[in-house]
Amino acid sequence: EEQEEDVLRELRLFLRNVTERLSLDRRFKAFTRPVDIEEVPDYLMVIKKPMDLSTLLTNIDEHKYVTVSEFMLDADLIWQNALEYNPDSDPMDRHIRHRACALKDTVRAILRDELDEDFERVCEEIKESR
Ligand SMILES: Cc1noc(C)c1-c1cc(NS(=O)(=O)c2ccccc2)cc(C(=O)O)c1
Repeated sequence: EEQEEDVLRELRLFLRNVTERLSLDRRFKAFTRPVDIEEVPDYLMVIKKPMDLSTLLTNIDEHKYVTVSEFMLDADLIWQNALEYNPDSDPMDRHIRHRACALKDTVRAILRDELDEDFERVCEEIKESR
């Protein structure tokens, strides 16, 4: 009903705000767009579920997420994919892994500081009721 739509609208505003802040952080530039298959031809042979910050925003706008947990599953794909595709000891791999770990820690810190657990519980109840 209307109250549920109010909650989900607030969820989308919160998730957009978090995602846009991440996209503005220069450390996360490589995570702002899908990995370019022209630049990285074997990427889709290794990574089965690509994800990036612009795709997160599109998913939010398409009402894909009813809870923060669902959003987190996709947000976590971004850094998990980067760790999986860039495992080597060479400086380039290490550099992207450092940024992937910074992305993981930054998302968790934002949600710990800014997400009200009662709000997420209401979202979970809406999800269960559908
Ligand atoms: C992400 C990612 N996962 O595996 C790899 C490898 C990367 C990755 C891919 C690219 N090149 S790209 O053309 O696909 C691109 C440029 C700008 C934004 C988004 C993608 C650059 C870098 C980088 O560190 O600069 C990293």
